Amino acid sequence: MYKIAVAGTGYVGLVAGVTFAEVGHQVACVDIDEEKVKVMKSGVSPIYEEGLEKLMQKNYAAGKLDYTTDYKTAYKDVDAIFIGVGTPEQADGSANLSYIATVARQIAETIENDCLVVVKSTVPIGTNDKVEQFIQDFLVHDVRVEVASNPEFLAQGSAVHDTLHAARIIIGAESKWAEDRLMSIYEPFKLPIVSVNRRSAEMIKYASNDFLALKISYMNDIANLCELVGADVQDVAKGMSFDERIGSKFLNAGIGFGGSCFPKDTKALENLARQNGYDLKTVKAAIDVNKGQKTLLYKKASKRLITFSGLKVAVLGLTFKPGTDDLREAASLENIPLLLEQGADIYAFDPVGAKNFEKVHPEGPNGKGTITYVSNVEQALQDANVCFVFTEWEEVKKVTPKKYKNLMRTPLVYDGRNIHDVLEMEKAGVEYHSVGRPSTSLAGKKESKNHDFQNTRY
Ligand SMILES: NC(=O)c1ccc[n+]([C@@H]2O[C@H](COP(=O)([O-])OP(=O)(O)OC[C@H]3O[C@@H](n4cnc5c(N)ncnc54)[C@H](O)[C@@H]3O)[C@@H](O)[C@H]2O)c1
Ligand SMILES: O=c1ccn([C@@H]2O[C@H](COP(=O)(O)OP(=O)(O)O[C@H]3O[C@H](CO)[C@@H](O)[C@H](O)[C@H]3O)[C@@H](O)[C@H]2O)c(=O)[nH]1
Repeated sequence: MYKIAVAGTGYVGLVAGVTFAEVGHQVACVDIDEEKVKVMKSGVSPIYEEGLEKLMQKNYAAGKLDYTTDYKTAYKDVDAIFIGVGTPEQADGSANLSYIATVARQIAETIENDCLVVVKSTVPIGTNDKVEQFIQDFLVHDVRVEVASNPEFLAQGSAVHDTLHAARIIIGAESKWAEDRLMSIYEPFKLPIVSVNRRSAEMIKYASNDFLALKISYMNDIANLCELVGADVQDVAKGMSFDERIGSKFLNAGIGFGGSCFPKDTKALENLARQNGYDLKTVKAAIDVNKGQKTLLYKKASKRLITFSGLKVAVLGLTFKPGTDDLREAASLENIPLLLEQGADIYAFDPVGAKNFEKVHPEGPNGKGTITYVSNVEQALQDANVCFVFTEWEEVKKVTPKKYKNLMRTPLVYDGRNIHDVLEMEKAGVEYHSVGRPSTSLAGKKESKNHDFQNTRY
């Protein structure tokens, strides 16, 4: 059992802290946000993540987990401090490392024991060399301190599961002491560990995220071409997925990738390459394709309709993906202001994201348009002139073609996540637009007996 402190209780820090406690360590989770700490102490998770609240309550009650703003007490005599604070995007695309620097300074001024500092946050290659030097420069007590890199790969919406069943733990250490300590902290997880040097560990995180982003942008590029030449990108993805070298995941075309990671991590690596005099063309292309993809359906709908002014627009899904209440870089954030600007009356449904959306968009810009948050898809669709699907929540996937047809004033649907069957929608009399899947007449598609095949997402 190790005594551990975790700096930052966002998606990464909180889930790390809670799962460390779950496997037997003694954990103090530190955050600067007093309100958050109060909420966590009361047994409530500040973020929506399946299974997290239960583990928080269990380990807090067992005395293995605590929350505090008092970093001095929390860091003073622990074996390891994990840093999980944000590294958000700056105007030029580079990562903002000021939160990391603040924690590093706090650690240097506080620790009274030999301590391993472990950076879980996503940081540009070489950052942890500087963090170690920075801590040593400001160190108050004569103790051994080293910095290791341990990037995090959890996805939001499945954060607890991803942590307890991670495909691999990446350890980037520069000494045997640091490597051994980190390995034995992770020993109870019984997961594959890949131990490399610190800079390689930092690069593994960016290279992995950017590869996945590239995969999505590639499929979106192919989808846009599919539409022009009468092919169906979902069938194309299905056909590709049988090749084990390609795999079946992250081939879903749609209105682009959002979230707190892919958009910023593609830009940060591209920026780092540029600073090193290298033109990272593939990642640049992924960023570029994604930019165009986000408002693709809005642009299509704008061409199809004279105006959105005075139209009832149903919006299904606000978050950047299902399973989370996070809105960072969500397609809704780009499209809804455009619709409001045009004077649309939006009825938005999202099972968990509406509250957060309301905080950032209390009303339409310049008093144009309106936005009403409703508690089910039926309320959003009732008498709507047009519907946009931005997030593939289960509740949205379950909407039948008949429901669109019967509830909407004019059954015109723009599906940014390709969740419905083209043929079924058209048969029900819905005018259905998705991404990379032309209408059945254009594709010349015959009714397929194998509907499971068509509905499977890859
Ligand atoms: N969100 C993800 O799914 C995910 C997955 C893998 C990696 N990452 C990376 O992990 C890092 C954190 O991401 P996140 O989404 O968890 O961030 P977040 O914004 O959700 O949480 C960061 C937390 O740190 C706190 N904080 C700021 N300064 C602090 C300080 N001095 N001491 C203690 N707490 C402080 C903030 O109050 C906040 O609660 C980023 O680098 C991100 O790229 C995120
Ligand atoms: O085939 C696909 C898969 C995903 N997406 C979109 O891509 C974005 C990101 O999705 P996902 O990767 O599932 O969510 P994140 O929680 O952002 O997780 C990513 O970013 C994290 C932060 O770095 C990493 O730890 C994870 O491994 C990595 O999957 C979302 O907008 C999805 O809609 C697609 O458009 N098509």
